[in-house]
Amino acid sequence: MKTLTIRKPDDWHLHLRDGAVLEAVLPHTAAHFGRAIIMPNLVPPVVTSADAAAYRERILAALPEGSGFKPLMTLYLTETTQAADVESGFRDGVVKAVKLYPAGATTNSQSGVRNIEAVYPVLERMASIGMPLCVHGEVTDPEIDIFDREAVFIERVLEPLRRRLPELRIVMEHVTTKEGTDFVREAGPNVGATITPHHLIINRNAILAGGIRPHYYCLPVAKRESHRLALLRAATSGEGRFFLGTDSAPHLDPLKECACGCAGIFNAPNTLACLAHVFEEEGALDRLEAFVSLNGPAFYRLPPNEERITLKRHDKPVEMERKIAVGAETVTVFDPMFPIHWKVED
Ligand SMILES: NC(=O)N[C@@H](CC(=O)O)C(=O)O
Ligand SMILES: [Zn+2]
Ligand SMILES: [Zn+2]
Repeated sequence: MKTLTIRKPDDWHLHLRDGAVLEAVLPHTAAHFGRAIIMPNLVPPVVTSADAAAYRERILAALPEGSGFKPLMTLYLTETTQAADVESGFRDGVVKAVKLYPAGATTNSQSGVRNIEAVYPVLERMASIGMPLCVHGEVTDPEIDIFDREAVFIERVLEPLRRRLPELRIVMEHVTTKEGTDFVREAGPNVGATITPHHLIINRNAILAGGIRPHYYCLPVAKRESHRLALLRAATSGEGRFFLGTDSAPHLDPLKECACGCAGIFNAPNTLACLAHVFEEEGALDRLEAFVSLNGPAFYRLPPNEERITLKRHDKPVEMERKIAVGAETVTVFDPMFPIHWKVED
């Protein structure tokens, strides 16, 4: 039986939500990950350092007993965000990054940014204190085809932002295109990207295979196969500026399985098992640790976790929970469409 022992991974892009959903999903992340960057797109959003500190307390209170999991908080950037509040949250160590949502680009992004000029004072402050900006990189222009929104965002927003503020540290979240991985490589040491497990596994066909498959719908939407292959090359290359951000994004099943289903894929329970499978198929198991446990902390200027986890490859496929319960409701777990043989040992 094959085993792989690596430093404990971190998740650099995670949605935990709040209340009953938080309680139901958090144990799945806390079981495998040391830390996670917690996305701030609650309703209402986490906009001030005080909001972030309060949300952090709710997360800590929902942790299983004895868990050492550490939530790393982010602030939701709005056109009225105050640079002084951002800086004080960062200096207190509570807030690790600020998240830029173009208004209307994704789930709960209505309070996001319409005019990037309005947030330059905050971005300049962040650049001067070395605080990372996490970016949902899609334009919202309805004229732009949904499959082109990331590539056009790079041209219209990211390239100009890079040129104007080269010292700003930027994470291109859930990169989904070859244009995205090319941009990150060319942009130099201040730009990194998270990659999700699902974008390494599915292409856009999965969403429409024999019918509409809402559990494969997320934003940015999965692209064609050539883009998936570009992501796979980036993730398995060992290159330091690509790291795991699961974008695990739970929505209750009735909110996905309906006429206008929410965007988001819930993958926290099987992320590491899926990634071990993918890296093994690529002959890159020796680079899994860089992707899930080393590159992210290096970019965020944090030490890697000291703890280790062991993944075991079982000869027979491992049974996985297909849905988790949230009260009387359920949330469906990402189905990679291949049998899973890997399992994180307890
Ligand atoms: N990825 C998604 O499809 N959804 C995320 C928002 C986001 O990360 O864009 C969510 O909060 O549900
Ligand atoms: Zn996003
Ligand atoms: Zn997300």
